[in-house]
Amino acid sequence: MFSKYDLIVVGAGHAGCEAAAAAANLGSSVLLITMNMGTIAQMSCNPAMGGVAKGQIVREVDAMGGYSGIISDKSTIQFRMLNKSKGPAMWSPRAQIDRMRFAEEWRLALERTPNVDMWQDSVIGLLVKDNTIYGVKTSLGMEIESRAVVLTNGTFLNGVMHIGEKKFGGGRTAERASTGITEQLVELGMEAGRMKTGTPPRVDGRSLDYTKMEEQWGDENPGKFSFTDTEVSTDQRCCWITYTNGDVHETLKEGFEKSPMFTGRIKGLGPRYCPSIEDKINRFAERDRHQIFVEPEGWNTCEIYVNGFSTSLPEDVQQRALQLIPGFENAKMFRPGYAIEYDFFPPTQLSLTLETKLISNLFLAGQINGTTGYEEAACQGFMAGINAHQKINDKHELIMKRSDSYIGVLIDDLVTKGTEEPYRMFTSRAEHRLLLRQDNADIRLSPIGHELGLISDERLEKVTQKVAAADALVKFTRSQGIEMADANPMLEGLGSSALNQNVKIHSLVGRPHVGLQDIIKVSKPLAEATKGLDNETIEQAEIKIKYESYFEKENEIVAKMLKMEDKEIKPDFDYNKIVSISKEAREKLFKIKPRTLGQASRISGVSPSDISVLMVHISK
Ligand SMILES: Cc1cc2nc3c(=O)[nH]c(=O)nc-3n(C[C@H](O)[C@H](O)[C@H](O)COP(=O)(O)OP(=O)(O)OC[C@H]3O[C@@H](n4cnc5c(N)ncnc54)[C@H](O)[C@@H]3O)c2cc1C
Ligand SMILES: NC(=O)c1ccc[n+]([C@@H]2O[C@H](COP(=O)([O-])OP(=O)(O)OC[C@H]3O[C@@H](n4cnc5c(N)ncnc54)[C@H](O)[C@@H]3O)[C@@H](O)[C@H]2O)c1
Repeated sequence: MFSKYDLIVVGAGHAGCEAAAAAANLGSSVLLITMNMGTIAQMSCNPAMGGVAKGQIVREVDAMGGYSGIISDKSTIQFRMLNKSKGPAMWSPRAQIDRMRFAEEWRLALERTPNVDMWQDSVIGLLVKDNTIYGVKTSLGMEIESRAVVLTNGTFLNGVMHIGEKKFGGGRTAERASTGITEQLVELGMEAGRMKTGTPPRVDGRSLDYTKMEEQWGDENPGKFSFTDTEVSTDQRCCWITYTNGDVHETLKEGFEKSPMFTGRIKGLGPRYCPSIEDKINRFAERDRHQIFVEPEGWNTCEIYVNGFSTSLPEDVQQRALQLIPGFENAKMFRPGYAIEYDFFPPTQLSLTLETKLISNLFLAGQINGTTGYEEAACQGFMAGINAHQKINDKHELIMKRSDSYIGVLIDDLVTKGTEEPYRMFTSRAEHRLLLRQDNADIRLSPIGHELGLISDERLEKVTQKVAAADALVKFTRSQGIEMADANPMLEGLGSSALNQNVKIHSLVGRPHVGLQDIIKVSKPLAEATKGLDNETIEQAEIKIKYESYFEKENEIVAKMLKMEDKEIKPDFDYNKIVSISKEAREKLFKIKPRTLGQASRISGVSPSDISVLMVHISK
């Protein structure tokens, strides 16, 4: 029934959709097999994309030709740039999303992508011969062949959901679990582990009293994720903030003895940074309240996501506790919160291309690698799709560096250090975060997407022009002065001290709280020079003026570091040849097979002295 495909992608979640699109856009014939075509790109939990460090990832995927940014823009119901009061390395775009529209837009985008076929079925096994994958087996009894496979099973592998003492198999609420794949991979020699995550209850917005909550609107001038010409949504929906209190906590505690977490029924480790409400009450006992974001699930639905109230306590306890939250007195629940345990594969079993070391042409991406989050999943899918295509066509692999992207940081962390708990991206994980900003993702990465063939000449040209225009503007501000009489009323309005002599615009922009847009309003020459420039170009120039010296220092550090980072180690390097490294280092080096000295230096158990010895040997 099926002819042989170049690539089969298993699972149409955030990872699977990006993997299928990327490989197909590069020219591979792709079959996307997913259990339920009605849940393509389903957001399992929070209807939101981006946020701290995650927003940067969405921008990076977009800059290289992925779809997540475009789809998010098309389904945004509220946009905020988080951390705007901090430096630009911390600015993080975050959008509240219309859950149903997001899924619909992804499906439409895949339907419009030539080379992507879709098939609704469950994959129950892999076709493997001589340690190479050549296809999959499905629950309808089919064997479908391909040259490579990307597995993106999310939370579905042997998934078990918990609500209080109730326990049932499933990959996500109202969806079946996936069996067979873990068992086969373990039999073939891979190691599997268990993790858990959870989600809050959804409630009927018609039963809430919003007058008792704080309104939270998005940005006055909202931005967007994609560097393409997607529209900025000017309309937006409001979110609200409310708080738990002592009574809520006491009520929740009544359910603790039936909690699957506290009674030890859940064994898998959950995300430390996104604890359930029962975890928060337990771990932060001194806090008498916790913040709850009340978030609409879309433009046209009354369904509300209760962000901050993730729980797996019995549903009646959830209901009683919810009704003690201000504004929720008459709350009706649509569905209870639950926890889910699932299998993952420790990602140290992968190479930096996300291909498994054990089975050739088998790639793993998304939550199956121990991560949590749509954005983390999407970027891995994108990279796995690209690398699968490159591999089967004997083209170069795409390995992102820690100094060029969050994607590079994420994959290097996973593959080199592994993870024992669900891995979530943070700005603090990126040592060069000053350079890895959301504003310059296009400048950093569009050339890579272009070289692959995912970014058009036109799009790259736009980026080149943006950089040139921003540089020209910076140069202009160095030579163009501003009169005290023009500047001082503006400075007073901004709470910045008055000038006592005329200065160059460049030095004025160097002040905190003073931006190019403020000066454009009072300087005719600057207004003239910026006529026709878009806001992003002006912002790029401003960021350069304010932070140039920091960026230069960081770039010097990167250049020095790259000398070591890029020293290549051959995949078949024999560590037994080196007698003077520790036994632990030797074992870990054999296991991880680092590709560079830099990667080797980040393996836990490999000490600086091991690295010095290794450096001598690989230079021989
Ligand atoms: C209850 C819960 C709460 C979560 N909370 C959040 C949150 O608030 N925010 C957040 O960022 N992340 C959250 N996560 C994690 C987030 O959903 C995942 O990180 C993200 O969706 C992972 O994307 P993925 O593509 O790896 O997998 P998924 O989105 O889970 O997609 C997997 C896909 O594979 C399909 N599939 C699985 N097995 C097979 C098979 N054998 N054959 C065919 N198809 C198969 C499934 O049908 C599904 O379409 C939560 C997850 C769950 C389940
Ligand atoms: N259940 C899980 O297993 C799991 C795992 C990881 C992440 N998550 C979820 O992923 C989501 C993303 O993670 P995150 O930590 O970046 O959270 P987030 O994006 O929801 O929040 C990041 C920051 O954004 C702000 N924010 C939150 N909600 C907002 C709203 N409605 N409007 C405006 N600003 C808001 C807050 O300042 C918050 O600190 C979270 O909602 C979390 O629940 C869940």
